[in-house]
Amino acid sequence: MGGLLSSSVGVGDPRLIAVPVPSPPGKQKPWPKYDYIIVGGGTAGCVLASRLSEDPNTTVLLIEAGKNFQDDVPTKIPYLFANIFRTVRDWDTYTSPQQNLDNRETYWPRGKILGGTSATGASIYHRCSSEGKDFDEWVALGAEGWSQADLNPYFLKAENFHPSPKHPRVNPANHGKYGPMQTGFPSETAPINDYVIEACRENGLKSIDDINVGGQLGVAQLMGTIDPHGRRSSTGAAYLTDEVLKRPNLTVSAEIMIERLVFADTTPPGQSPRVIGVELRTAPNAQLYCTGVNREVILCAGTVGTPQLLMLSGVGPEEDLQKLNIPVVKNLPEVGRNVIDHVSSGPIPFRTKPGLTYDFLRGLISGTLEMLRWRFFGTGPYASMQYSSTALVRSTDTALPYYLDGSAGSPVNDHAAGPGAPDLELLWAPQAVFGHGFPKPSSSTDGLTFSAVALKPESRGRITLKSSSIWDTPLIDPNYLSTESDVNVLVRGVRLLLRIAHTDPVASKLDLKPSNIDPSSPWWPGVADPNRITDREIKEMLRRTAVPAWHPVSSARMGKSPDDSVVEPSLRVHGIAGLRCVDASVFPTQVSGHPCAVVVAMAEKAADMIKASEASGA
Ligand SMILES: Cc1cc2nc3c(=O)[nH]c(=O)nc-3n(C[C@H](O)[C@H](O)[C@H](O)COP(=O)(O)OP(=O)(O)OC[C@H]3O[C@@H](n4cnc5c(N)ncnc54)[C@H](O)[C@@H]3O)c2cc1C
Repeated sequence: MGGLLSSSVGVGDPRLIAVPVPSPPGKQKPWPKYDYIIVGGGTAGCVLASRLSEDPNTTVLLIEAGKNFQDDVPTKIPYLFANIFRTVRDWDTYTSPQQNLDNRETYWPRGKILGGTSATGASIYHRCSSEGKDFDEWVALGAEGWSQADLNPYFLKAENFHPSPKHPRVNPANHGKYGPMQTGFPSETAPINDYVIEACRENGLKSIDDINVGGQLGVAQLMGTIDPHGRRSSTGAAYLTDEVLKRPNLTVSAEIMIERLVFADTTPPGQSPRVIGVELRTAPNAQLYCTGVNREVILCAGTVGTPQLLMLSGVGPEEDLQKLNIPVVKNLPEVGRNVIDHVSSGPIPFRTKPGLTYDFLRGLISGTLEMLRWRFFGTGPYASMQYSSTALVRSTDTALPYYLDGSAGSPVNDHAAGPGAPDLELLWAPQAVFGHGFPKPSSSTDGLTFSAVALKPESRGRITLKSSSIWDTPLIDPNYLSTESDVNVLVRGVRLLLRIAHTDPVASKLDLKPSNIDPSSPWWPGVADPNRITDREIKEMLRRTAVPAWHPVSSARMGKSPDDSVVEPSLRVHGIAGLRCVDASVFPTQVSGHPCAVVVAMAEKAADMIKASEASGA
């Protein structure tokens, strides 16, 4: 590792932000001190670094384990997010064997780069709340102050929306204009997309003009976090601009791993243990360094990294920590528990007639020409999102064609956040996708790939330490499809997507060979007859094909009591002084959509809360 990016220091070396420990006898220097240390320069961390350093009298240190974002072309191309999988910009982690998915260890991507997963994700901009219901659920779970009305100003503050002449019915007044995150519609979508939207309507879905405002049930084109030049607007790019990085009170360090929090040696009676700094290193066996904090350490290391760091620092379930000989600072049983992830059916591809999809990008010449178009004009397929539209539905909607004729279908429990809120999403990409993007289809294959995603699953998982080292990935067990209802929600989703694909105008654009081909073929069940394939066949397929839908949350969830949560509504860790968590790990429960914009709004609000408590001396 190594490499330091610093506006205030300017050169790369952890010695410039920290001191080695232990130091040679008699040479122990005092630790440098920052008012705030932000751990994890990801989606939330970059927002906080930028906002907290707006006050020139406040010193801020942001430390990221991954690389710098500047000049990194692959993370600027919205369409190619899957090309980032398993590269140096990704933690390249896997779940533990999932017993309901044929014991598969499923790939679990997460960004390891300044900007975090906002720099590596699919760039869908979604505020999630269906008429506020997602956040009503948060408040009901004890997250006082986190209602839709509380968050709305921060969605707007974060956003710089660029209206599109192709979407005249989207009212710019519902969007932010002066924020750092660039949002808008892609300049083009693949021709097949309009046919799918029309087929959705034929199946009873209504058209939605703006998925981020009001009711959401229906089919809509998605907005992206994409700037007017067709580049991905990650929080790294949006919030850590050159101007922000020039602030003398902001220090940003990349490629440095925080290993542990450091607590004060003694805790006065009646007070909570206080965080006084962090330990850091650039490689597993490299020199250990420490740096100190005046006010707060803010953990923004994500749904895996935040509970991992808490537990390694002695904050977590006592019995788990003791097994690894980690001294217990605070017994907080909920750390790492309650992980909720969206789960996907996995890609369901359909062979498509030529000229309607973006498969041609795999051709050397056509791909290169489109890359030049993106590079010089910021337009074309590469400036688009892979999932440019969505269908958000309720699995309990009796008007939608979920069942075999004459059947009541397999039962589901209704966990949607409210009557107008979805619990199921259909997404489609204008290209052939097999597995989790692997293996790659041949260059002559044209495809349209659907997936169904369960948005409000019952399954709850866990993050547990494997060892007492930050360099060992913890055990990630999302416990996918652990209830029959979760499986049945996806069964309904798969049958609905089959029906849509088999409906004109899209059906005539596909190569729907007669059914009953081998279920081990990647084209099955796309070619299966939606009026004949049984629920049982779909369930068997899901065990083989279901994959994470990349939205894990709630491993350090917010609530009122340490009995059922990890952080207070102020985002302070229960019973610890000088420590907050701000990232997807603190969501009280799952949202019914794509969470990145919610993480950004949450970080914006957290910055204001931290500034306010600083001003009041609280
Ligand atoms: C493939 C994929 C596609 C997605 N697409 C979308 C989408 O289109 N729209 C959407 O809304 N959501 C999407 N998401 C989800 C969304 O991106 C995440 O929910 C969100 O970005 C999480 O933000 P965060 O701040 O919690 O974590 P992150 O952004 O992951 O940030 C955590 C940061 O902490 C760093 N870190 C961790 N441990 C340490 C340590 N010990 N020391 C120093 N640094 C550390 C990490 O490197 C990382 O940069 C996608 C997710 C994935 C994986």
